[in-house]
Formats: sequence, structure tokens, C-alpha cells
Amino acid sequence: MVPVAASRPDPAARRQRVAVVIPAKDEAARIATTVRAAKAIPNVDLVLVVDDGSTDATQHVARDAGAVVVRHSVNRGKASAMETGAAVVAMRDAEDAAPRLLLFLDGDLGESAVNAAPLIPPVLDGAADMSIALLPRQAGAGGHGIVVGLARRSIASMTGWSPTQPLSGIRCLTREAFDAATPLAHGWGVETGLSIDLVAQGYVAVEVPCDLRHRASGTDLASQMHRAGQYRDVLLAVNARKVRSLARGVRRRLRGSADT
Ligand SMILES: O=c1ccn([C@@H]2O[C@H](COP(=O)(O)OP(=O)(O)O[C@H]3O[C@H](CO)[C@@H](O)[C@H](O)[C@H]3O)[C@@H](O)[C@H]2O)c(=O)[nH]1
Ligand SMILES: O=C(O)[C@H](O)COP(=O)(O)O
Repeated sequence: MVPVAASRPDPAARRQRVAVVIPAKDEAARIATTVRAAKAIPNVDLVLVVDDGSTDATQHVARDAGAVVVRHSVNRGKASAMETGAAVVAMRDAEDAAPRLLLFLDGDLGESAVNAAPLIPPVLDGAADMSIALLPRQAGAGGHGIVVGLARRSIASMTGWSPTQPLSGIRCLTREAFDAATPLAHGWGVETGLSIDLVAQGYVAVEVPCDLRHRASGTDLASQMHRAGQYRDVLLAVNARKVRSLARGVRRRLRGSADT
């Protein structure tokens, strides 16, 4: 889907606040720069780092850089860190104002994190319920399109929408859309699950080009192991949704035959 041109936001939309949520596992080297860049994004009044059981100094570095930090004492995976982050933001949302939009960033974006700003206007203006960053080609990237292809084909077959970068986790969502997609798919299946669950329910997703840089997986053994984990989690997310959709169909048919 092509992003709709941003129209002039109404005053309520201009006041709408945004919370940045950064799931982070062992990101001490980059998290400070990422946090500072995230704080510079217009409308952002809260930057929350969820330290997902890091064994390095991520939590301390993030706090020193000005983030609110919560921590999983053991590693639970990215999706769980996103759920924790969204729950903490909800506790901090004002009772008499609209809930904050949720802008999920990765901990390794560094200075480029500020370039996630274009994700906000389409959601703020109501043109989309979820905006997803389209990243430029990354130096050193060594993927062969296997996980990406699985995610894209699965989303397309279940929703009719074929995203260009289905694994991109740099996303902005309304609270309503986020809640409609919970519980999230586990681990690396989270982006695929979000896209299937939201678009299948009629929520609007758009992809927006953003000049973001991250630590791309290369061609070494660790990168290939990482891709194997991504493949497993995407497959699990897709299969769970296929089973759920089949079960819904069976229930509908049973209700239909009971009515006749
Ligand atoms: O157990 C974990 C592992 C990672 N992370 C964080 O999750 C983010 C993404 O992890 P990363 O190692 O950068 O993964 P990549 O493979 O480079 O990520 C790509 O693919 C992922 C989906 O597989 C998406 O979530 C990312 O947005 C996308 O950049 C980073 O902030 C990590 O610190 C956690 O919070 N918990
Ligand atoms: O490197 C990547 O882009 C991801 O790990 C996905 O790998 P893939 O390109 O093999 O799908």
C-alpha cells in the first residue's frame, strides 16, 4: 500500500503524544545514541527501553541517556519485550487524554532513529492504523530472501496484502490496533503476526520509506543461525493463524447448519 499524503493535522492530532518503545537485548554499544535520536522525534514525550534480559550494561546506558527503562530478568524474546513496553506505556497514559501512539524502534538504529519520524503522520492523521518503515539496502546485509519470502507470501495469502519488507519491526501503531493484535506472535514471528492479524481485521497498514541504518545480519554462522530462528518463529506465527482461521470457518459452518 502506498502512504497517503499527510493532510494538515487537526489540533487534537497535533496534541497526540507518541511513546517510543525499544526492545533491547545486549545493545549497550548503540542504545544511548538510539535513545537520544528517538527523543528528537516530533510528538514523542516518552522513550521506553525494555531491556530483554541483557547480559551487558544496556539498562544503565539507556537510563543515563534519558530513557525510562524496565527490564526482563531473563530473556523472553522481542515480542514479549514489545508487550511489556506497551503495558508500561498504558500505565503512564493520562486518563483524560487519548492513549499514546506506539512507535516501536530497534536498539541498534543509532543516530538514524530520528528518521523514523515519517511513520507518525499517517497514523496521527488517521490514514493508517499501522505504518511500517521501508529501509534502504543495508551495508553488509547477507540475506537470501528466504525468511522474507516466507513472511511476505504468508501475509499475502491470508490478507491479500503483499508487503515489501514484511520483517521490518520499525512500526507505529494506534493503541487500538496494538490491542487488537494481542497476544502477539512469539519472538521473531511478531511482525508477520501483527500484519496478518491487523489487515485481516480490516485495519489499514502502510509502508513508509525511512532512512534508517541498523546492524544487518551478514553471512557468518551467527547470522545464519539468527535466520533459522526467524524462519522458525515466522512459520509458527503463520501456522497458528492458519489453524485459528480454519477453526473460525468450522465454527461458522456449524452455526450455519444449526440455524437451518
Ligand atoms: O531476544 C531478543 C532479541 C532481540 N531483541 C531486540 O529486538 C530488536 C531487533 O533485533 P535484531 O537483532 O536487530 O534483529 P534483526 O534481524 O536485525 O531485525 C530485523 O528482523 C526482525 C524480525 O525478525 C525485526 O524485529 C527487526 O525490526 C528487523 O530489523 C533489537 O533492538 C534487539 O535488541 C530483543 O528485545 N530480545
Ligand atoms: O538478513 C535478513 O534480511 C533477514 O535475516 C532475513 O533473511 P532472508 O533474506 O534470508 O530472508
